[in-house]
This record gives sequence, C-alpha cells and structure tokens, in this order.
Amino acid sequence: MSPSIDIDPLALAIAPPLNETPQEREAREHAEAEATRISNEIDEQIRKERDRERKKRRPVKLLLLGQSESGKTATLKNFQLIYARREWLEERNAWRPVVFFNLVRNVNNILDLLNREMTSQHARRDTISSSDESSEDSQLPPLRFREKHRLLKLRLGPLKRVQTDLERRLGSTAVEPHTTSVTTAAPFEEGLNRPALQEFSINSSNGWKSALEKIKGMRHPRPDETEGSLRKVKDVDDEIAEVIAGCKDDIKAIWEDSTVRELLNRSKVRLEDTAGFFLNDVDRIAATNYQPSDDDVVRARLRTLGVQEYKFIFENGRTAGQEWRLYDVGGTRSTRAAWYPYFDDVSCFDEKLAEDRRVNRLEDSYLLWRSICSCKLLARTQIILFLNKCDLLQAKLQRGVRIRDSVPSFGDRRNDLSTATRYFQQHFREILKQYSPVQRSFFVHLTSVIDTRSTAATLGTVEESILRDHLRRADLM
Ligand SMILES: Nc1nc2c(ncn2[C@@H]2O[C@H](COP(=O)(O)OP(=O)(O)OP(=O)(O)O)[C@@H](O)[C@H]2O)c(=O)[nH]1
Ligand SMILES: [Mg+2]
Repeated sequence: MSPSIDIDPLALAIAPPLNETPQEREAREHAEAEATRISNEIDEQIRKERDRERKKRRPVKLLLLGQSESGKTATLKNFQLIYARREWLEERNAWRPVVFFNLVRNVNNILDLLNREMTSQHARRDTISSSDESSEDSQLPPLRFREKHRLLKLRLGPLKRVQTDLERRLGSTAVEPHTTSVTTAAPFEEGLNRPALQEFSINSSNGWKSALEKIKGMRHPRPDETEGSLRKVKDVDDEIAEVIAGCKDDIKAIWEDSTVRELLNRSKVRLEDTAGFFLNDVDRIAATNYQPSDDDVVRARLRTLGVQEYKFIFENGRTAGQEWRLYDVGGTRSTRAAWYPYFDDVSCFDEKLAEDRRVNRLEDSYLLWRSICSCKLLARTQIILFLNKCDLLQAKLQRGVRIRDSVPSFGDRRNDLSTATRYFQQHFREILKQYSPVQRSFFVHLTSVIDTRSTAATLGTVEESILRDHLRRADLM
C-alpha cells in the first residue's frame, strides 16, 4: 500500500524546503511574519470599515416639535412627498375623506355662526326695549338676513350628519381640543407631571396615521372580509361624495355671500387661516370623482395624538437606501414630549392657543424654545428652527395687522415681513445662545410648508445638514 495517502498536499506545498539553510530559514520566517501582519492589518481595516458603514447606516432620527397647528405633520408629508414618492402615491387617495371632512367642517362652522346670529337677532327683536345700548355690536347696523340665508341653512343641513359620520370614522384625531389642564409650555421642566402614558405611546392607536391606515384597510379588504362589507364602505364613501357634490352650489353661495362675510369679519373669524381650509377649492372637491392632489394632502388637517413614528428609506438621491425615522408629536400642551428639531409658526403673534385662550402663541413658542434649548438631554443634539406659515404672516401684515399691538417690544420697527422675521429670529437666536448648556449653531429656515416646491429646496438643505451631523457622530462613535 502507498504511504502517500496520509500526506496532506497543502502541508506538503507550504512545508519549508528540506535542504533550507539557517539564513534562508530566517528570511522565510521574517517574510511569513510580515505577510501575517499585513493580512491582519487588512482584516482590521475591513472590520473598521464595516463598523463605520453599519454606524452610518443607523437610521437618522428626526423629531418634529412645535405647537399644535404649527405645521409638523405638513412638514413630514413634504418629506414623504419628496423622498418616498411611491408610498406617497399609494397613500394619496386615502386622504380623500379627510379633505371632505375638512371642507364640511369649514361649512358647518359658518352654519353654526349663522345660526347663532340669526337666533340672537330674533331674541334681540323680541326684547328690543331692553337692548344694551353700550355694547359695541349695537353701534353697527344689524346684519340683514334674507330668505336666501334660511334656505341655505336648510339645504346645507345634511352636512352636519356627514361631519358626524366622518368624525366617527376618523376618530379623536379629527377633534380639535379647546381646553387643557396643562399650564406649562415647557415639556422638559423639572418635576413636570408627566401626562398619561397613553398620550405618548409611539404609534398611538388613535393618531392620524392609524386613522389613515383604517381608511386604507377599508379600501383593500383583508382576506377574511366579505365583498359585501367592502361594498358597504365604498358605498358610504361615494354617498358622502354625492351629498357634498349635491351641495356644491350652496357651499359656494354661503362662502361668497357678502352678509356672511361681514358676519365672519365682525366675529373675527378668518377661516382662510384655519387648519384644513378648503372653501376656495369647492369646484374641484365637491365632485363625485374627486381625487386629492399632492397639495390637498399637504393641506389636509388631522391632529396628531401622541407620537407617530414614520419610517422611510430614501428612494433616490445621494443617500438612497438610508433609513430615516421621523417622530411626529402632538403639539397641544398636553401632548408635548421629548422633542428635537423644532418647528414653529410665526404668523401667530396675535393669536391665542386653541387649547388655552389665555395664552399668546408667540409667548408660548418662546417658552417652548427655551425649554428645548436648555434641556441637558438634547445638549449635543442638532436643532433646526423652522419659522413656518410665513405666507400667513405676510397676508396678515398686508391686511394691516400691527405687530406692536400684540408685541409691544417690536416698537416702531417697519411692520413688514423681512423686519418681522428678522426680529423674531433674533429673539430665538438669543434664547438659544443664553440657554444652551453647550454652545451650538443656530440653524433657521423661514418656511411655508404648504408650498411643496420651495419646501423641497429647504428640506434638501436640512437633509444635507442633518446627514453631515449624523456622519460626524458616526465617526466619533
Ligand atoms: N397657510 C399655511 N398653512 C400651513 C402651513 N403649514 C401648515 N399649514 C396648515 O396648518 C394646518 C395644521 O398643520 P399640521 O401640520 O397639522 O400641524 P401640527 O403641527 O402637526 O399640529 P398638531 O398635530 O396638532 O401638533 C394644516 O391644515 C396645514 O396644512 C403654512 O406654512 N402655511
Ligand atoms: Mg400633527
């Protein structure tokens, strides 16, 4: 039998030559050691590179903060519109009932006001002798309501039921709060009583995201759902669209009526500035075949409850494949939680918080900003300030509203957009400088996030800056 069977050919190949001299042996061993060292170095480099890649590929986390109605969710929608287009298109139609709901709510707000005024005119007429001469209203000529107004009220009556139906479907995210038990603007104050946990849970089961999921689920039935139940949902949708389409002319008539406009003026109600305003788009929306446009979706309003986590992978651009996690928090005082880049609204200097009418919105913003800047937990976090709703600020100033009437320190400065935004920015910058535990840069953008085109450019800059910060941290880790 041949003994070669036991010999490993590889061992044979790398075995030192049999007639090796001591010098040759030393040279060989030195070369082998050098080769091992280089190989280990390469392995180490590969390991480090992989590690760095892994850290860089960690999701970028972005927390959207700001008062209620300051435009956080609208900003998130802009991110989705630009960077996750496919998903956006899949979701776009699910916003149809939300736009219907917003439009119907606009109309019902007018009807409520009209009802109240007409009823109180009746009551005043009945007690004319005891009228209050000193009241401001009595100095103005009474509004003249005609048969037309009575008929409009009657014909638009079914929209009340439509609103109730939609409210039931969308859940509490469709209801705007008018009171709060929380009296602080600052979410990070020491000793602050933390609100009930359920308000803060991620993916809270009653926020706008789940309302949307529910609507989407209704359109794409689960396998266990019968065709009948799907048809029912579709019927309800179409029925609502038909009722609204049937009211189109009356909706336009009530919105364009000069007496109603005067009533809104006297009541200091500016529906154009309210969340989810669609009365100027009735021709398009009050149609049975209505499909929301991109802009409609950005402007549609559902309140955020708790914290809504929204994940997406960049589909295109330099960072395609990078995961981003956006946390969209509810902005009412009772739902303010752990907050990051801070979004705010500057058109609000003369407005009060919806949930607490005693509090000026700008004052509340300053307090919030201070609380975020001084928070030790966020000391090394990049903060980006969006001074949002600049379009509404511009319109307000053009109407002649004077800033100094609500903000005395504004003094005799020019009452125009650039002076106002410079003034507000300066104030936010000083707070940042004074209250940040560690010095940090001040990043600020003047925005109108319902303008998707200009917001795309802003978000490009923001993306760049956030990623740079993200990569710098990855290097430090
Ligand atoms: N005109 C105008 N409207 C805006 C702007 N940004 C947001 N809106 C509208 O304001 C309303 C409220 O915006 P949201 O994004 O829902 O506000 P939010 O900060 O998420 O509010 P919460 O969820 O209650 O905390 C929506 O109808 C938006 O379309 C803006 O720059 N200009
Ligand atoms: Mg929101």
